Amino acid sequence: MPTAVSQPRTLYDKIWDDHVVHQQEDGTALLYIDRHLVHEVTSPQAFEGLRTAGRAVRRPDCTLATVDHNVPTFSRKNFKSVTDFIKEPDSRAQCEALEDNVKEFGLTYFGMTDRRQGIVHIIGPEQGFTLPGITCVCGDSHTSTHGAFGSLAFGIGTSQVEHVLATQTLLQKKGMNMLINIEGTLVPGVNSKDVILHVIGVIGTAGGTGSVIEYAGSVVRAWTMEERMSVCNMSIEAGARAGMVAPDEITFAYLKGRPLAPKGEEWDQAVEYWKTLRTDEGAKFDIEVHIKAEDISPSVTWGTSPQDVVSITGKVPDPALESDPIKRGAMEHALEYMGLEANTPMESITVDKVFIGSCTNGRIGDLRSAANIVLSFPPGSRIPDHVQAMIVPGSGLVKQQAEAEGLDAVFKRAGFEWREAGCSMCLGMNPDQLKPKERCASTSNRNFEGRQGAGGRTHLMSPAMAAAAAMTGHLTDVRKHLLGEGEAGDAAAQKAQIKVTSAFDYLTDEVLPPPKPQGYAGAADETDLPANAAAGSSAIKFTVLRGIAAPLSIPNVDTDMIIPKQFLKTLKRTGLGNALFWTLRRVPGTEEATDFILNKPPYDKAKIMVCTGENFGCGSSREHAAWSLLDFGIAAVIAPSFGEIFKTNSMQNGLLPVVLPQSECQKLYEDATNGLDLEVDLDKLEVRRFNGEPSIPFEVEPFRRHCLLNGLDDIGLTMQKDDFIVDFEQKRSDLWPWLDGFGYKKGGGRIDAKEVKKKATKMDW
Ligand SMILES: CC(C)[C@H](C(=O)O)[C@@H](O)C(=O)O
Ligand code: SF4
Repeated sequence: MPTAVSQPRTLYDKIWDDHVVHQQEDGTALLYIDRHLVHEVTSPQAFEGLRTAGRAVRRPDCTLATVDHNVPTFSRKNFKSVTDFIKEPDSRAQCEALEDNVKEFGLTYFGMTDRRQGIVHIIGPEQGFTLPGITCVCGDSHTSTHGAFGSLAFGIGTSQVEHVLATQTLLQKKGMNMLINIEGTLVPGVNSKDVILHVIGVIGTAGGTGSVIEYAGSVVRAWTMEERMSVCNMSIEAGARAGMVAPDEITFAYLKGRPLAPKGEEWDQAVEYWKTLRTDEGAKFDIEVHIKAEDISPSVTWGTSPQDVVSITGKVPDPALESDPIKRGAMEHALEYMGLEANTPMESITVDKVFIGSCTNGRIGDLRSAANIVLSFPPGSRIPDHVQAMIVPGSGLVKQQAEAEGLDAVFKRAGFEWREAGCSMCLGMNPDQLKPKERCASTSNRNFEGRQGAGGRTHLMSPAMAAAAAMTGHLTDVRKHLLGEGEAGDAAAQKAQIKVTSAFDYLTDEVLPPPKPQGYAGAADETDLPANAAAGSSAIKFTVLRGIAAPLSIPNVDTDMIIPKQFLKTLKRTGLGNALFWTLRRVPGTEEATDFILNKPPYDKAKIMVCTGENFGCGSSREHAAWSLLDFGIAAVIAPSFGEIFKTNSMQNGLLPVVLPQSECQKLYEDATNGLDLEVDLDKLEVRRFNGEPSIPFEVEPFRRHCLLNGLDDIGLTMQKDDFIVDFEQKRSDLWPWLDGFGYKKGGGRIDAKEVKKKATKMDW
């Protein structure tokens, strides 16, 4: 709601203020959530929680579900049903479970025969489900993508998914305001992916920790919505909670006419409001970063963290020049994993595979820019025989649009594979995976070890750079392959008889066939969850924990490392202890135990983990990381800093993240290495040592500490605030009527929010 605050505010401040349902004295706020996207990986346990507690989905009109991570991307010509089509049993079970859940809870769902199916972060904006000024969440870290519209959009874990489904709210502490201002003119051949890689290279993967980033400056203002989305998407790789861009005429033009965007008078009313969503003159940011556009060249990663960025004209960095021993160790390890020698020119690195797609770069503009590079090669040019390259449109509608423009023909003629929509090789939860040691030029967002397949080696880059790598067989400076003056853009399109159609051609109701029946085949047996896992995991206590601590000195321990993708296909919260740090604990192929610390006594019985490296738990929102630590027996992790979503997920499950300065972590690391117990006391807020040294104090947010000490369940607490939520919903309907599911019903009728709450019925789009 508009408040009486008169001080200048940032865009983040404004959206935050407009969504506070209730605020506690310690600053913890109950935030209303306008839009909730759901996919098959992070939702089964949440739906099961609702089922067990007998709860409905509060706002089906604000919830949209699709399948993306597990779906195979080969032709669906012979698709009959998910059960028949998805061969891998666990992937199939997750997709079936979602189909089961959307029916049971009455949610709108884009299944595999629906052209609107695709990666959650592509379909939300495409449909106009994502709008300026909203709060938007999804059980997925790249929800930050939607911030490109001037919304507060962030990833959450499964417990929070359940919380939003049940209450349409979340308990949140406000973050810091961070400005990334990019001024100047980008060099031809440099696009928004290069910019965000460059930014992460500058500020690091923990640079945005605790902050919401606003991207501003002349470069950002000139970008299309798609370019803005690619940048906001990777805010999570910079450690930030969210990224955003103030909405402007480019935003409004993108949204106008989208199926779920407001219409008629409400469109005008919405635009009036949206125009107020900009940072006021004189508003203060906690952190400011200023980047000169001219400093950015086509960028590419060399290592296994998104911050391992170098210009394509550069060389693989030399660990010997790094003075910090933890960083040097990480660099040496990364080079060994990547099979690279220090000082190798980046352009001499050959590739085996090329992947163009993902929620970062699977949109129509990305495919056009890749096609333009293919067209810059002499007619008849093809990718070298040793390279396999695939184009995976981010949604069925992107695919349809690209085909209408003839882009598929450009790619296929040059030897690329043309696939169906899905997450594909971005994380290989489906058949698209790298083999060990295969090297991939990828337009995705994460280059973590094993991310695209066990032992696979990923180099992140823009779609144009990836297309150039495909055509040449090695990493190459895209500037060598740009079309000449007057040949770029439309001229290139003509050259290949590409018909660049309006982005809206493929969104009107007329071209959308009614969704076919989903061929639903019933729920899998595996949906049965143990009763203790289903009620939501937050009603778990933490008081004092004493035990063996496992020492670790790896920076940026990402959640892919804590638990790799193949273990995310579970429908349960339990039984994941064996999967913990799988890649480090098992020899690839034989699966024999390695000498990793958790395999060695006494650490195989560790109850605590001490990590001296920063940013523990960064990356994906998978709550499975917390579940696997707990299942192994570890209920407290001590580190200098944590990935934000991991931290929240941990607290929700009774796993305590303890933040201590690196010097203190180092002392505890030595205790752990000497086999000494540690004792973590949440009540007294101290870590006790058993070598005669004084205990070390730490801090935890008072509200979270209170919940953990008393075993309080977030959903239960929020349900007690129902009156506040009802009041908020009434005000919301009055002020922003288009958020109540306008356009969801055929004929434009509005769905009555109160009715929706009482009865879970499928919304008619
Ligand atoms: C599966 C999901 C939890 C995960 C995420 O949160 O990012 C995935 O999308 C990823 O990219 O690793
Ligand atoms: S990052 Fe990759 S796996 Fe995650 S949502 Fe995006 S495309 Fe899917």
